[in-house]
Order: sequence, then structure tokens, then C-alpha cells
Amino acid sequence: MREYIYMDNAATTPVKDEVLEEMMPFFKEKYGNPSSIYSLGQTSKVAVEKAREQVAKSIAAKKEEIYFTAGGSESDNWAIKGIAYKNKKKGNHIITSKIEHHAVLHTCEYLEKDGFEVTYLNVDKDGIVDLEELKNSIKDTTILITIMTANNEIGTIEPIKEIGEIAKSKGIIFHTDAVQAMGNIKIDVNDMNIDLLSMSAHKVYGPKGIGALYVRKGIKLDSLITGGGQERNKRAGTENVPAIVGMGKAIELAYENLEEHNNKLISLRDNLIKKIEDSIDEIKLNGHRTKRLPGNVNFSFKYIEGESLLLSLDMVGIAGSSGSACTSGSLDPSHVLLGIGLDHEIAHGSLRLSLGDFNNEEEINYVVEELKKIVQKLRMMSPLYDKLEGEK
Ligand SMILES: Cc1ncc(COP(=O)(O)O)c(C=O)c1O
Ligand code: FES
Repeated sequence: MREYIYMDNAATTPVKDEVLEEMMPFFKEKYGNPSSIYSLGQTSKVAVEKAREQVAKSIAAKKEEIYFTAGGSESDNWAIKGIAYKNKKKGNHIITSKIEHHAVLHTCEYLEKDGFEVTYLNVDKDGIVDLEELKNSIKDTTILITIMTANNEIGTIEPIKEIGEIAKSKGIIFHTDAVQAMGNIKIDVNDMNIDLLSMSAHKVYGPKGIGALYVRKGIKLDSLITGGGQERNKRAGTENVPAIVGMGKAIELAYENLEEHNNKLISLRDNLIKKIEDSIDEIKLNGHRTKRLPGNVNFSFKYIEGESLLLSLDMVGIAGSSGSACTSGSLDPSHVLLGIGLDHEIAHGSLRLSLGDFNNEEEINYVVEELKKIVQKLRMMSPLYDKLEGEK
């Protein structure tokens, strides 16, 4: 039997061997608590600090500006709630976009119930935030702008440097959710005027349940998790040492090999897009054609249900996604696809194939062949497609 073809790297990635190797000693031999002063504890502390340095270096930050969390969702929650509550006396207005991950959107909705006001910016047909609308939305009460670096569903990369400049010129704090962008595009928090940045290890071949928040020196925010004095009194809880070590290594590896990784993925991605466009009609590429993550391919197939497409692909050994991982279980069409102006029907028939370091050209060819057959079969079963065929 053919090996399983995994094309859902935007949902999560496997842990790389080099990463796992670095993590292993910290489960059984080097198990000390980093807060303990004896040498076993200090060994763990040194490892955590090394990882902090690795993460900081990858985004041109200082080591003291990196705080470890339990993942991207926690980092987003902490950044947004932490800044909102710290600056409550200054203002209550937050600006975000309609296509953010739910970790950002649901956090903003939570704050709305607590007296904050949120503006959800529109995006254009490719998913790019409207900078004029951003400028016009800024008020005296605006305390935070939070816009993702790259979208998890359609892969569109936002004009982060320009947004950072706008925020800086108005003295507003700027947070970006870079969970999908980390390890895929170059990020420089100074050049891009980023004040806070969320990241997660499991999208870059690191372990799940570990992330970090970059907080620019001088930016104050309330703690989300209170308790002990870990992470310089900002994020309580005994550090997940093996995971932190894994995250440091995974991010270091990603940035060491960025060019090679990007060249390979962009070529695979563009080939996959071209082959799908050449072999299947009545489809639409979602997201910007070039300003997109190197591994992201997202298409809508008319007259088809995304869920049926996923199930059929699974039966021939291909893993993809019809939205972000968490939305896949729900019947609502993706807010991102609706945000770029797709109507409900087309939004439902969409498929994300996200490529990673372990995919190759042979897999692309197999996927295109199978997809072609599946789409044809599903359309034959679709009453809407039938009707249109009859009218031709
Ligand atoms: C853009 C974006 N933000 C946040 C998250 C949440 O990250 P985590 O799974 O580490 O909580 C994800 C993961 O799906 C994501 O794609
Ligand atoms: S909670 Fe992640 S997409 Fe909804």
C-alpha cells in the first residue's frame, strides 16, 4: 500500500528527529525544575535560556523579550487581554481583521462583552487588510492593533511592516499572530515595528502545547496566568522544559534552512496550483497568488462539499483540510472564505492542501490525479451540477 500523504502541515507538523533528540534527555535524566538552585535544576534552567536565545535570534529580538507559553492560542489570549486590561484607563478600542484565527477573534469577542470596542477590518478578495480602512479606524481610544502575519487558511501574507509603521506613528501597540508565518518567512520585529508577536512550535516541526510571546522591552501587559515567579513573574507555572528545548531547536533549524525550505516549497506549491488549474475546471484559487505562504494551496471547487472531498481524499491516503483544524468539525463555512467575499456555497466546497518539508513532486502528481477523479465523481452526484450540465 502507498504511504499516507500528509498535506495538512498548516494544522500541525511532525517533530523532526533532530528536535526530538534534543528533547529526550530532559524527560528522564535532566528532569530538574529550572527554579531549583542545585545543579540538576540549573541544567534545566540553562537549557530553557538557550532555547529563549534561539527563539529570540530568529526574529531579531532580545532574549529577555521572549516568554514561553503553552502555545499559539495562549500567546494570542495573553497579548490581547494583557494589553487591553493594562491600558483600560487609556482607552477601550481594539482594531483587528475579519480573517484572524479564532484565538484572536474569540478573544476580541470576549473583551467586547467586558466593555471594550472592537473594529473588525475588511480584507480584499485576496485576503489583504485594507490599510486606508485601518488608518480611518484609529481613534483617540485605540490601544491595540492586532493583525496576523499570515493567514492559516488561505496563506495570504499581510503588509505587516506597513501596519507596524501606522501603529508606531500613532503610538498604538501592535500585536501580530505569527503562528503560521514563523519558520516560513523572515521576521524582524524591529524592521517591522512589531511590539508583540505570537508563535507556536508545532507548526515548525516542534512539539505541540508550547509557544512563545515576544513582548518588546518597555511594553507592559497584565499576566494571564498568575502564580509563581517563572518567566520573570509574567507567566506562572513550572516550565515545560523538554518542549521548550524542542521549540528552540525547531525554530533554529527552520531559520537555518529558510531559503532551501522556501525554494522547495514554493516550487512544489506553484506546481500543485498549476496542475490543479490545468486539470479541473470551475475552481477558484483562494488567497493571493504570490503574497502567500510557501506551502499553502487553497481552492474552492464549485458544486462540491468540502467534507465529502476530504473523506474521499482520506480513502485514497491523502490528508488535507477544508478550513482551519478547529473549524473542520463545524458546519459553518469558514469566516476567512466569507471574509474574502466567497458566497456560502462556494466557501463550503474548499480544500486546503498545506505542504511541508516532507512532501515531494511524486506526491503532488498522485494528489492531482486522485483529486481530478474525486471531483469528477462528486460533481456527477451533485444535483446542482447535474442541472447545469443538462442546460448546456
Ligand atoms: C494563525 C494561527 N493562530 C493561532 C493558532 C493556535 O496555535 P496553537 O495550536 O499552538 O494554540 C493557530 C493554529 O491553528 C494558527 O494557525
Ligand atoms: S477555534 Fe481554531 S479555528 Fe475555531
